[in-house]
Amino acid sequence: MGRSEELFERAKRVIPGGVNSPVRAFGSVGLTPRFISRADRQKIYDADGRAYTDYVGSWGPMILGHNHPVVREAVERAVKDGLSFGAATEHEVEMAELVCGAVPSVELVRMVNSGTEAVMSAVRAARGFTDRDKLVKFAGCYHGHSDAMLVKAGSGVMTAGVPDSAGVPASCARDTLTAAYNDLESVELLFAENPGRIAAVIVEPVAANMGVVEPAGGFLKGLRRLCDENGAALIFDEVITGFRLAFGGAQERYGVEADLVTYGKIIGAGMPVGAYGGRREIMERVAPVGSVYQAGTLSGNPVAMAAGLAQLRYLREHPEVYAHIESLGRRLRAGLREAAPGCAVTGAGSLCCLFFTPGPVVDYTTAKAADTARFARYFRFLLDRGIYTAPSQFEALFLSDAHTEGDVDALAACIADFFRTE
Ligand SMILES: Cc1ncc(COP(=O)(O)O)c(CN[C@@H](CN)CCC(=O)O)c1O
Repeated sequence: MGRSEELFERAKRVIPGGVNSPVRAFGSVGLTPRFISRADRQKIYDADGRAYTDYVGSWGPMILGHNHPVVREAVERAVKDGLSFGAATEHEVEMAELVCGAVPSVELVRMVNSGTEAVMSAVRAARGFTDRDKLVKFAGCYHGHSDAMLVKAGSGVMTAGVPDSAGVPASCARDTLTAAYNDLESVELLFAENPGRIAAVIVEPVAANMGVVEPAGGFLKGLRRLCDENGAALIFDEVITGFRLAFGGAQERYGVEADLVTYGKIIGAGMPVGAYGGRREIMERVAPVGSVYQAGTLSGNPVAMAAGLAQLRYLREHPEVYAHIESLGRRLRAGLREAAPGCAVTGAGSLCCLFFTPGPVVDYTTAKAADTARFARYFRFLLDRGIYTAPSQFEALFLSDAHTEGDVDALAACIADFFRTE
């Protein structure tokens, strides 16, 4: 028995499912999860010392690759001054100035500790500002695990095949209305059926939790129009796309401004950081200025801020990173289209997905048509050959600045080998 098997047996005795986040359990691919002991650049190393080229990147934060010296040295310097004070620090001011400087629509921003917390807080701010309760989300989009979001959610919820979660009161789920991604009519209908009652529409501007589904032309602009016409806030959940699709995220890439935006992952560079921000008139409703309460012991933690600031400053000063990961994404998608007959290849920038369905994949329904058993065989084939991709059809492949054209070509070649064996 290898170390991962040993550790997994021990873990299952003291942690639900042996993991601290369900997708890590490798449940849908029927394997023992690899326990990772260290990582560097585009490589991760499991507890048995095996090396893998990593296309998960901690689910998005590692846009510069693992263990980047700029980030590591910033953390090493910060910890020497203390881990947490429960008081305001200069790091938080610098982080807020950087985020507001990067995204014109963000006039005020608040740090929290996860994407879930960012979304939960942004939704509360929208409800407080509009004095409305209803919320529109899209089937297959995942916005963290707060009660209101666990309705037809993507990511691990979709992987488990249970579109909703137990433990969410019907009274709460009732206020969460679901529309179909890329289907503006489904949103128009909800507004027509709930006049004056919808506080916000929340969307992943590129959906990356049902696999990767790009917004159809006009979809995001259409949501902007519908929210303006109905007095609802448009929330972009950019926990994945923020600072990845461009330094200004999806708002810069697609030229659509949201009223509120949520961040996570990249802004923490691997440390627990989330953030929400947006229009001043909305964000000024947040305590202590306004009556929308939100707080956090470790919000704006100085060590986490140092990590995030180092990564974001590097991205701001090295735009060539975006050119590199954009080019790798195009190269990978072209390689996958050649390597994987009968599959749909999707993606945007450094996000890619290989759907085991001929496609096109445009929403939850078409994503769900994928052959997850064949996906599991594909995952195992790659893992056995030192390539670590997301252990679920309903996640994304993440590229980083540490990946090379050789890595991407090797991935496509390995996938071509898989299809030759099928
Ligand atoms: C668009 C979007 N919004 C919010 C979240 C929640 O963020 P966290 O609470 O996990 O930091 C996420 C979290 N993403 C998943 C991966 N698809 C996290 C991985 C996991 O759950 O273990 C997200 O993708």
